[in-house]
Amino acid sequence: MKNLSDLLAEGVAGRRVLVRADLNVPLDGDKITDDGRVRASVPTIKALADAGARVIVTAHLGRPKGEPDPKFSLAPAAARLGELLGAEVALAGDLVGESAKSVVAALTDGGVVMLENVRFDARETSKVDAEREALAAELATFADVFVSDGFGVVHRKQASVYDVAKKLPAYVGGLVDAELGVLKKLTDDLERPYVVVLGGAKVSDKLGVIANLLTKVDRLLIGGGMAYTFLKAQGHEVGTSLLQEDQLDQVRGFLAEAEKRGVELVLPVDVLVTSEFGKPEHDVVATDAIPADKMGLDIGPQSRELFASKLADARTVFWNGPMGVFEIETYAGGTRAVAEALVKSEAFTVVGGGDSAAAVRALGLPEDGFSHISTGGGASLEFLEGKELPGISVLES
Ligand SMILES: Nc1ncnc2c1ncn2[C@@H]1O[C@H](COP(=O)(O)OP(=O)(O)OP(=O)(O)O)[C@@H](O)[C@H]1O
Ligand SMILES: O=C(O)[C@H](O)COP(=O)(O)O
Repeated sequence: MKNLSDLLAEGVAGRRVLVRADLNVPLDGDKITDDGRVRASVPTIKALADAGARVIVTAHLGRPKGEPDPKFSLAPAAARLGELLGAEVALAGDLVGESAKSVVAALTDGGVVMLENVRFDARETSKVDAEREALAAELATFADVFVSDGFGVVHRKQASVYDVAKKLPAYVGGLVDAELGVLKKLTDDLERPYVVVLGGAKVSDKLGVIANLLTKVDRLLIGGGMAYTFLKAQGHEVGTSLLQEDQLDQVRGFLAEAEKRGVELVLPVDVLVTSEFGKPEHDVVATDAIPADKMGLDIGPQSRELFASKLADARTVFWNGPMGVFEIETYAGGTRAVAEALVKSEAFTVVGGGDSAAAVRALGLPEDGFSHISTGGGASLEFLEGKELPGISVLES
């Protein structure tokens, strides 16, 4: 796999370099609430621009429905990237249309431009190879080489991550290289007890990794939106909480498998429930007493203590997914408890995921209190599973 240093050594002055970054940042309206992913993308882009490349950044934001939607514009990310680079980053009004063509044509050596949200084109995430390849071919016309630097998205077989790497000479970017280097420590002779903490909201995406994690971990702590499918599988009512009804059987299988393997699977014993998403008024209830008309938005005080105690003797910890809706102060306590337990811990601790990393910063915890804060949530989980990451294997082939 050729990397950024190889590309810089070959020389990039005057060459057009398409960089796939992960700029999927949390927003409040058009304000970025955590710019971690933008900051993480700067070193590679800056190194290329400083070496005289003409840099074209492509990225996604959120999950728009395959057509332009101003709510998901990359404008805030382009503006922030410009601030961090100290130079304007022009944002094309489209992805591969007339605006993109003229913005790219106007690029000068050392300049950086950005294409609009790549998921505004339905072909980006299409399951039909030919559709993705067609978009990749259009993106490839803009550049001479491709640099894959969006670590958070390398687990997606998408046009701007996977297919485009087959259309241009492709290199792994500095961020992806560094992330892979650190995460390897979690797959090669790690110290035990090894504890994984899972939470968050992308439940259907991430349930899949559990089968494999059960073969590797000593303890699995499950909170956040992920917990309710487990609680339901154990026979508890979960009210209107986030639930993956169609995966209940699979989850029952995980519970049985954990028992068989002697993996300690720890679920919340109490939760904060409310009647409407985000409403601060709440009750604390035991997980076997969730009212039918209430939803759980954070793990409760007893669960926080329980989770912290299960982290205390860990030697290696990987954490993805907040324990609750941490964006609302009332429901941030569970996430804070887990984060604080990790900061206190002597273990090798890795936090992964856009929102998980944002939570650590939003709660004011020191970033150096963790061994590594990864920009990828789903991506790092799939890496830990030992699964092939399409965005990486395509660079190796
Ligand atoms: N009980 C819950 N109900 C609903 N949403 C929840 C709950 N607990 C946490 N969340 C939400 O989960 C979201 C984060 O989940 P997500 O799985 O996207 O994590 P992540 O760290 O961003 O990982 P990735 O990088 O893979 O997206 C937060 O916005 C948080 O509010
Ligand atoms: O937030 C993430 O995990 C990445 O940006 C990937 O986003 P996705 O889960 O919508 O593909």
